[in-house]
Amino acid sequence: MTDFSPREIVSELDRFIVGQTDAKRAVSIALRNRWRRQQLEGSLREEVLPKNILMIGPTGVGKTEIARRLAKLANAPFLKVEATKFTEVGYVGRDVEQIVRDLVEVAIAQVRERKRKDVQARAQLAAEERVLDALVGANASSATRESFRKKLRAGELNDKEIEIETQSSGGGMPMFEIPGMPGAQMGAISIGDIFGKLGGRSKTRRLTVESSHEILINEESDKLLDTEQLTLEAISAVENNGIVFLDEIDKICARDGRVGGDVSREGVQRDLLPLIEGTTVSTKHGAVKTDHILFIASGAFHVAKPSDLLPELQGRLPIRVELQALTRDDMRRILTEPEASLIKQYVALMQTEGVTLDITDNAIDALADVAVAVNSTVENIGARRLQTVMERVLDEISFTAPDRNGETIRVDADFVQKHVGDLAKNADLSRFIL
Ligand SMILES: Nc1ncnc2c1ncn2[C@@H]1O[C@H](COP(=O)(O)OP(=O)(O)OP(=O)(O)O)[C@@H](O)[C@H]1O
Repeated sequence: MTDFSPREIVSELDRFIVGQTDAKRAVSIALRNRWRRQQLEGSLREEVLPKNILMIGPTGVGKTEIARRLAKLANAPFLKVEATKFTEVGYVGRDVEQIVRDLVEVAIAQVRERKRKDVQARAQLAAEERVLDALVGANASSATRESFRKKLRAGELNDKEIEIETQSSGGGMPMFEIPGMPGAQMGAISIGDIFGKLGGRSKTRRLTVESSHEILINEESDKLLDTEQLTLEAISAVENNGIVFLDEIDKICARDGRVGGDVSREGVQRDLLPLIEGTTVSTKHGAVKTDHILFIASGAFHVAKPSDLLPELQGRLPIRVELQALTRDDMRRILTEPEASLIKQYVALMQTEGVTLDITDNAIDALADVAVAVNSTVENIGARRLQTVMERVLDEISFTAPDRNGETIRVDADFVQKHVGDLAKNADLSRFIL
């Protein structure tokens, strides 16, 4: 949970996402409201429900990115699901509860990662003992052991091979789901757990000292972690902090009921409703209340309109924000401004080969122009177009970079034109390539 003010949250999001101020504002208020709720005492705290958000806007303009960055900022368990997934053949009503189960798994991984850091020092020592056991045997004299310890710490034994016994993670029993009985896979997992506990899941591996390091530290930290406490914390994180991003919600608007083998779209909305209104879902880690999970639904709403959603669902998504289609200037900014912008990524990647990319301002103009042109002639896929265009422009450099160590390559408007200009003008060709 972060105690950033809405203004601070927006400016954090500004580091990664260009424009879309309304959406940033809406999510920042939603996040702050969670913090406010946590400050409340007693029964009032239970009464305050999140104001879920409906993001409306074309594809590739930053909807998912805003939600994802928000979750990262808040250290919140986050899950993105396509609503249309539940209309596919083979899905039945209760499957939507899988969303919550998956979110719990995300939270457990997150909490484990955080807690591993707390026990890292102790885990490090325990891991060292295991490496020493493998190197000199458990019965070696303490003098030998200490001399090896010294060498180990100095990194002199990094390349030496050792044999260690590791727990194979999760492998054991395959998970399966019984058609028509979504909850049934839980049984399979617990059988797997039981077999796991009976032993027989560890295996001996041959590794260098260096590569065994991370595996051993993770294993030793997991031994030090209190799994029960970890699960409780993860469930609490989901219940109070969880964020679910429901993409393509417009595609489950009721139009024609049952199509082929699809579960009716309205049916999916009805299934989703209890989750959003607040229900208790049983997971293999325990019951999870969904009342305070924040749902951010999103869709382009080209054909269906938000008013085509079930009235109850509309009521549960009270905050509406529209995201704008990206202009040429936005494209330009997306290429350069965000902290890990595409340009910065490519420059850094080429640097690893000893090649310096000098991308001029007019090259960036040209890239933005091409992206806008192809978006308008072929299909508007928003900022995602920049990736295909960039990849094409830098294709040759990417391929030959290892042979050009030490060179500085200048990429200007002419360079961009030469590599994609003709393609961009030819709609048929760009359909396949850009
Ligand atoms: N406004 C923006 N600023 C920076 N990057 C952006 C912006 N819009 C999109 N992008 C980049 O484009 C890619 C696609 O964006 P995103 O996943 O957010 O699309 P979306 O709007 O959720 O579309 P969809 O509904 O199809 O998933 C991401 O890699 C994202 O970083």
